Amino acid sequence: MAPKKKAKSEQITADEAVPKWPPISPLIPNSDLSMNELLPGQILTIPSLWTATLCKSYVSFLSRLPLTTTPGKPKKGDAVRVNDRFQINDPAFAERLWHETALKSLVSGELEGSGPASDESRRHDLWGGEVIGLNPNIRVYRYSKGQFFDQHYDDSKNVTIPGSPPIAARTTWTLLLYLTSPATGCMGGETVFYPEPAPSKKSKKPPPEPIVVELDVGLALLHRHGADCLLHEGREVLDGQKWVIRSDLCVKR
Ligand SMILES: O=C(O)CCC(=O)C(=O)O
Ligand SMILES: [Fe+2]
Repeated sequence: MAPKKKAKSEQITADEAVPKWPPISPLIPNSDLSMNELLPGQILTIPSLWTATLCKSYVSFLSRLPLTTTPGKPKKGDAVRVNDRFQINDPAFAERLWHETALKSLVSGELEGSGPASDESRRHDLWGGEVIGLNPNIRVYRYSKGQFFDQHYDDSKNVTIPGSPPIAARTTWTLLLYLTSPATGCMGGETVFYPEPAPSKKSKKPPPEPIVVELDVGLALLHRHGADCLLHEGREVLDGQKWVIRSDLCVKR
């Protein structure tokens, strides 16, 4: 279980110099996509949310952004994260990522492939409230050989989705969109989750096996965060480059 922390608030307005993101195309038709449950209520995947062509054009675009290398020494309580990163508050891009891909339809249970979100009675519990979109705080990570993200928990944050009126929201799930994989020469870099052992002290069962999510071009990974976040890490990249776009699912607060 993640350590208890007070929800932190994030900046709400769009940053001035937002990137001129390329079009989010080509995409596979929404009806051909599905959301799979890797660990019930905790880890979900959507293979091919983005096509390989789209991922490739984004990697070349993102390579021209001013990424900064994280300092070796993290702030107190933060995980060691060794990668290059670009972060921007861009509500318009978050909105496009939500509406122009199958994300909104899958999360809202509108598609045949919506998996665990198909069940209306389950949806509220699954997402931790009424989902309204993605966190405008967009993060881009590039991990080169030797870089990694050490074991940590992701916090839930309070955010405000701009609009009229603005909507007070809270993040409940992390979204990671992988743009590279072994198919593009990136080895290692898997995201690994460590499920907790059963609470009973008498249990003689061995601890649950870690869940390893292999990189896959265009795959979106969603995992529950905040108080019920699983301990997880981004394994060291052994060769090539790992590129990830990160945001979060937001519910009404
Ligand atoms: O890059 C990864 O595989 C993990 C990233 C992550 O854990 C995070 O952004 O909080
Ligand atoms: Fe994380």
